[in-house]
Amino acid sequence: MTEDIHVEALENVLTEPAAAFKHDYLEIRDLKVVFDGFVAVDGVDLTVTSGDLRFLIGPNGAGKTTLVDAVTGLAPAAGSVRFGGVELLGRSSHRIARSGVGRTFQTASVFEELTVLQNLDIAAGAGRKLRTLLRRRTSVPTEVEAALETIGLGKVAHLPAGVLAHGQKQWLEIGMLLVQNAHVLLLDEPVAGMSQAEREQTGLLLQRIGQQRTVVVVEHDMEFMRTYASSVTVMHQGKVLAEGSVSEVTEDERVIEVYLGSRSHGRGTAVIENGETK
Ligand SMILES: Nc1ncnc2c1ncn2[C@@H]1O[C@H](COP(=O)(O)OP(=O)(O)OP(=O)(O)O)[C@@H](O)[C@H]1O
Repeated sequence: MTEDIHVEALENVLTEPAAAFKHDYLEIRDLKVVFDGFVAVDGVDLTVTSGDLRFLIGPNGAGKTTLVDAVTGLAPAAGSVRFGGVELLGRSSHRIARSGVGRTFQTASVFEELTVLQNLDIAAGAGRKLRTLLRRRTSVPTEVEAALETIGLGKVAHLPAGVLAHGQKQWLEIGMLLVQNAHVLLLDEPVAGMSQAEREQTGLLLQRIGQQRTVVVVEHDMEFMRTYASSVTVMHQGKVLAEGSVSEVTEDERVIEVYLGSRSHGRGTAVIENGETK
């Protein structure tokens, strides 16, 4: 009987590639970032598995972006950041990106004069010559085609990225991470400045991507967080203040006191009525 169960589990892993990624998780231990004596990230432990759409929230200056910078090699840090068992701290940002860890910034950083397709092609084509990348293609590589479909920009593939709507630029950036084969995506305020319709599309996109990849979303939009997060980590003054499901953290008195009860979280107001956080 026991043997039968093991065989079945093994078959599931072999036939379902997504299952294999479950073992690739982001593991942050005792992360510390100090700027000229100021401790911006102070001994953070964080574990995020694939299939878990994790939101990282907290007041301004809590250390959220600095944590993402440290994980992606843009801020000097002490401690440990491992993905798939590989230590990332101490590696250059390029090597970290090649290890499958990608991020977006608060302001989209796509090549505005190049088409959507060219942007994706460049992201996918590390190692190819620039002239080859810019040449109009007769066929679209499979991974680029798949990313175009996932981010829903197939119809505008040949338009310059500069003419895209704000939301579409963010989706293009996410697509660029997908074609780079990023298995960990760290997204810094992806829905800032988006319309309600764009927010909804972004939420659904993140849920789709999050099924097979490890996604961490830094956000101030609490309405967006409530709708799409599968788990939440709250940072305050460089430390993890609370962690759990959306209801666990939104009902946590400490979180209400330092963040949700205040107005320091931008859009998606968290008004407290009858002791309930809305
Ligand atoms: N390069 C730097 N040099 C010095 N201090 C910095 C640097 N980068 C960030 N800080 C400080 O570290 C603290 C954490 O900043 P960080 O941007 O990580 O916060 P945050 O939680 O992302 O805030 P926000 O929600 O406003 O983006 C802040 O006090 C900030 O001023």
